[in-house]
Amino acid sequence: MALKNNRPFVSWKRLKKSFYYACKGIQHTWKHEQNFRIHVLVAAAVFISAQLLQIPIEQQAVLAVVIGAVIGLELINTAIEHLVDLIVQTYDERAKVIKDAAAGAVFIFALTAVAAGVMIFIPHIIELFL
Ligand SMILES: Nc1ncnc2c1ncn2[C@@H]1O[C@H](COP(=O)(O)OP(=O)(O)OP(=O)(O)O)[C@@H](O)[C@H]1O
Repeated sequence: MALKNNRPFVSWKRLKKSFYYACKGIQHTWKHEQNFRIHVLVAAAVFISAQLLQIPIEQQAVLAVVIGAVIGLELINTAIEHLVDLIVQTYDERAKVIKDAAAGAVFIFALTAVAAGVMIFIPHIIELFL
C-alpha cells in the first residue's frame, strides 16, 4: 500500500532511522544528564526489587508506567533546556521560568512515582516480616 506521494504507507527504513535517532537522543542524555542516569538506575533497582518481592503483574505495570513517564519527562526537560540555550545565550528571566517550570514538571512526576512505589512496595515488605 502506498500514499498519494508514492511513499510507502510504512517504510521500514524510515522506521529504523527513527529508532536510531531516538536511541542517539537517549544516549546523549545518559552521557550528559546526571538526573537522567539516577532515574534510570532507580528504575532498574525498582524493577529488580519487584521481581524479588514477586509483586503482582498489574502492580508492576503501574510501576512501569510511572517510571517510564518520569524518564520520558526527563528527556523532554533536556530537550527544553537545549532549546532555551539555543535561543537565549544571556541571562533572561523568561528562560529561567521556562527551565524551572520544566524541571518542576519532572519533580512533580518523580514525587508521584515515589508515592506509587511506596503504596505498592510497603504492603509486600510488611508481608515479608509477618
Ligand atoms: N539563560 C538563562 N537565564 C536565566 N536563568 C537560567 C538560564 N539558564 C539557566 N538558568 C537557571 O539555571 C537553572 C539550571 O539551568 P541549566 O540549564 O544549567 O540546567 P541544569 O543545571 O543542566 O539542569 P539539569 O541538572 O536538570 O540538567 C535553570 O533551572 C534556571 O533557573
